[in-house]
Amino acid sequence: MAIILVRAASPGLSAADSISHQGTLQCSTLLKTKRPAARRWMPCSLLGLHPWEAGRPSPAVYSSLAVNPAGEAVVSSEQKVYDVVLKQAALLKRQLRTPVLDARPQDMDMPRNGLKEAYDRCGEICEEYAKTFYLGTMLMTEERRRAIWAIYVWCRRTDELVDGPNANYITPTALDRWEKRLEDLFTGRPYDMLDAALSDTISRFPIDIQPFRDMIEGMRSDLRKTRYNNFDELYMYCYYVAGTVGLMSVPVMGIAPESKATTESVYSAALALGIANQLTNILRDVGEDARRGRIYLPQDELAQAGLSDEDIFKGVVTNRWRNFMKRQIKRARMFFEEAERGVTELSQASRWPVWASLLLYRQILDEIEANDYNNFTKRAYVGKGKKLLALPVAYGKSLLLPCSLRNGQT
Ligand SMILES: CC(C)=CCC/C(C)=C/CC/C(C)=C/CC/C(C)=C/[C@@H]1[C@@H](COP(=O)(O)OP(=O)(O)O)[C@]1(C)CC/C=C(\C)CC/C=C(\C)CCC=C(C)C
Ligand SMILES: [Mn+2]
Repeated sequence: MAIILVRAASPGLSAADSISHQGTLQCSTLLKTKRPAARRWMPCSLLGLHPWEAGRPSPAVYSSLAVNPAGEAVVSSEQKVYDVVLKQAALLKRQLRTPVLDARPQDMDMPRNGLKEAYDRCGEICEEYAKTFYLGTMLMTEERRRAIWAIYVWCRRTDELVDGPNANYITPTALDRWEKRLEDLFTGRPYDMLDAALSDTISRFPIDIQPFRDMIEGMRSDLRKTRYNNFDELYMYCYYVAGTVGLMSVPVMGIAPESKATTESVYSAALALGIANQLTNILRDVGEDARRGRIYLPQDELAQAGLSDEDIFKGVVTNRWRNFMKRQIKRARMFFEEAERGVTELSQASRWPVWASLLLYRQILDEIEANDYNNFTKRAYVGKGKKLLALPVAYGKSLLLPCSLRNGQT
């Protein structure tokens, strides 16, 4: 039975969100989930390439090496990220996590309601900061809901370090300290009750530390990088800050026992959902990000469209801008399509919330179109009515047989 020590106050959200009292939490032992050996699965989208832009190949077929203008072999971001996906899938299949860092014996108990209070606080933060995700989690089982809340809060605090009120004071050293805290909570030594909820979550689900480390790397990137030369660079950033969320979430969402999908393919779909969400987020926030001096859109694609940073700072919707945005939206939708094939492979109890989250976030793209691509001064959002309408649609989709069964693929 692992016990964890709760220590000092913590950065991130408001001071009220961190507690300074000492305390420990009782953690249950790691739950083991059994599933049949993964069988061969070719996702529908992998049966035929759907090229976009410069003909993006699907992971299973792209060459692992590309060549840069200087003729040097370079490994694409997609290949680097796919290697992470393969590792995460292998860990989940073996139900192992990377060796736990030097776990130390803990010597205190925290009242059981301390853990409940910790998770409840996570739920309040999730509800306050992300109503769409919170709505999705309300469709989950209690244990999964709490686990996603704990993951959400850690992700939000991590994002707030570079996007929040104290962002101007954050330094790479502070991010290093945040990573050290992450290692501590992964070894059952959280600093506050919000970390303690995640500590408890990783003791219940086979979640690996790597995606969390990579999200912190994404925040380091935000500290030093305000332009992206091409989609390869942007893809890596989207992996860091959002694809990682997908990888964190799969062990909690669970894969349906009847699924014939390979674990790798489900992780690829989770990654795709994160990438799709982040691309959508970037397209939604063009004006807002530009006012903070950040342009995430690939510089080479802007130039090919006859556009420049100045056009973005000017914020005038021209036909060049409309055509550029149409291609960007098309690419984001292709990542949503890739994600859709994986949602059907999740455990039944997780499909509805993930479908709901996917449909709602994707609708932001529709709203950008409805705004005539004015994402400079208009923030696209999905109204309450459309949000509620998406729920029964998501529920209907959650009843579909897993794609791997429908295609009779083995
Ligand atoms: C029900 C459900 C999908 C829950 C996931 C909730 C969760 C853990 C979200 C974490 C989000 C977060 C705060 C990440 C930190 C970095 C960041 C801000 C990422 C951007 C999110 C949107 O934030 P927001 O809209 O608040 O943007 P602003 O900060 O206001 O600009 C991102 C766009 C990334 C979000 C990524 C996901 C939600 C990926 C979820 C993927 C899965 C759950 C995998 C599902 C499995 C399969 C097989 C498809
Ligand atoms: Mn944003």
